[in-house]
Amino acid sequence: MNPKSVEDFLESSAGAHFSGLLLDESGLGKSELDQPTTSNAESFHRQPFIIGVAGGASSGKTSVCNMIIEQLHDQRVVLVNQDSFYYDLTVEELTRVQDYNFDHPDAFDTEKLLTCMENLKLGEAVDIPNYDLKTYKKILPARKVNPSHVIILEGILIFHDPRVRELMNMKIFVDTDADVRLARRIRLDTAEKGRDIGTVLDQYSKFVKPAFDDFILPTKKYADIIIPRGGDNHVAIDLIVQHIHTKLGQHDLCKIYSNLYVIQTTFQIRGMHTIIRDAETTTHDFIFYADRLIRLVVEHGLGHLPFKEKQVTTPTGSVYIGVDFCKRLCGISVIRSGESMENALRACCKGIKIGKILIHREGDNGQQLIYQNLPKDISDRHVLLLDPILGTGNSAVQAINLLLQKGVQESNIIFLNLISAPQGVHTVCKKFPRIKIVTSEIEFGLNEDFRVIPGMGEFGDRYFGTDDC
Ligand SMILES: O=P(O)(O)OC[C@H]1O[C@H](OP(=O)(O)OP(=O)(O)O)[C@H](O)[C@@H]1O
Ligand SMILES: O=c1cc[nH]c(=O)[nH]1
Repeated sequence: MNPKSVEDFLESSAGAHFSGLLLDESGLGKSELDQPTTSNAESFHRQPFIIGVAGGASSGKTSVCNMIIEQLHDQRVVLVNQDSFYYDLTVEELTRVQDYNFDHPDAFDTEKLLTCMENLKLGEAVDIPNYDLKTYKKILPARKVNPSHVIILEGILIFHDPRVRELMNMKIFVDTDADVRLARRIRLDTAEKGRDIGTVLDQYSKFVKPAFDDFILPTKKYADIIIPRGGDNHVAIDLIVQHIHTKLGQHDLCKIYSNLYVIQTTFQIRGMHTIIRDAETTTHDFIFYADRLIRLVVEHGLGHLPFKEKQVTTPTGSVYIGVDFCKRLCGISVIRSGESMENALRACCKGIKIGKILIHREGDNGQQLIYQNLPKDISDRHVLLLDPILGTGNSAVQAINLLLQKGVQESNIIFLNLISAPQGVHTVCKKFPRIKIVTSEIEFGLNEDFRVIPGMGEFGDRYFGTDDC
């Protein structure tokens, strides 16, 4: 444990702000004081990105949704259809089904839809009704939907209720020409559903068109993006997917602190994390995959160094306009876990000077500086501070304070982590708003022993093979 007591920790800004900031960001509106600090960390979950897709019947909403889902293949995406929330028809309504207006807002059980969506937002699995369009009734079993990174809510009137709109992070309106929509509907209802064209046209003029004009078209104004031509509009869909990727890549904390950089995840990166977090992983594999991840973090961190333009002539005699690396830099590792990052830094920056700091975590005030060996001219250098774990942030504060005392400019410090707890991020980013933190994953929080969770246990012991000692 780093701080002397829980009181010390709660006094630190990190502990006091963790719950408030994250929950408020999610729109749940809980105040900081509502939540106990450490248990909050455990209950934190990533908020889903909710996309609403509205538009007239046969406008191509389904194609748009399918294309988005296909392109977001590295994310867990779930599609929720407004049609699933149709009310069951009564016996009386069933006898005159041709007179029932399925395109009216009152045909949908919006309260039920809201409950399902709110639970999904809270990270809970939900049962989505399984509405049968042949019998006009819900049938069992319901569809079990697990919480996901992205939820797409699709339906003709999905923007009608302001409470549903309020849940959405992005609203898309698929705007397809009325003739095209009618032609598609005739084709679908006659060829696939076996209806005669007279019935289709009757229903169109009696319900579909008036509902479009009265209820659907007026919701177009709520859209953030209007897609002409639906699924045929590949350019619009590419742009939407790019935007969603950017948003998903940004952890909530990145929105709060512009000096926090979380490297863009991939299945490879998640796979490496899965191995190093597994308590069963051997020391050999732990080192191998931690090294791979550290290398990525180091490369990413180096990307934040300043550069100068440099032109070279290639073997073809052409000029290549490039950049020259920053020369005045050094690494400082926080003993001992930080030393695991030195090899990656040496492999990337030939001949780089590396200094060391040792901080004892159980001193007078939980943060005692024991040893330092820093380059003499450190104040002229950019410093890559190496420590794979950012927990409470107390060790980092101690290390950064020492660098500042030695004359290093705050904006010249890049702090490289493998994993970072939100508490540590708050502490460091608030106290040192000009340093940069580069990390590969943000954790849920800290447990009552101030260990990072889910974390990977004692990094130093696992990396240096001292976990059996
Ligand atoms: O943010 P904090 O709460 O201060 O915790 C982070 C510190 O804990 C780890 O070191 P540890 O004390 O486990 O020592 P080790 O590297 O020698 O194993 C880590 O390498 C950090 O230096
Ligand atoms: O979870 C933690 C916290 C500090 N240091 C570690 O190695 N792990």
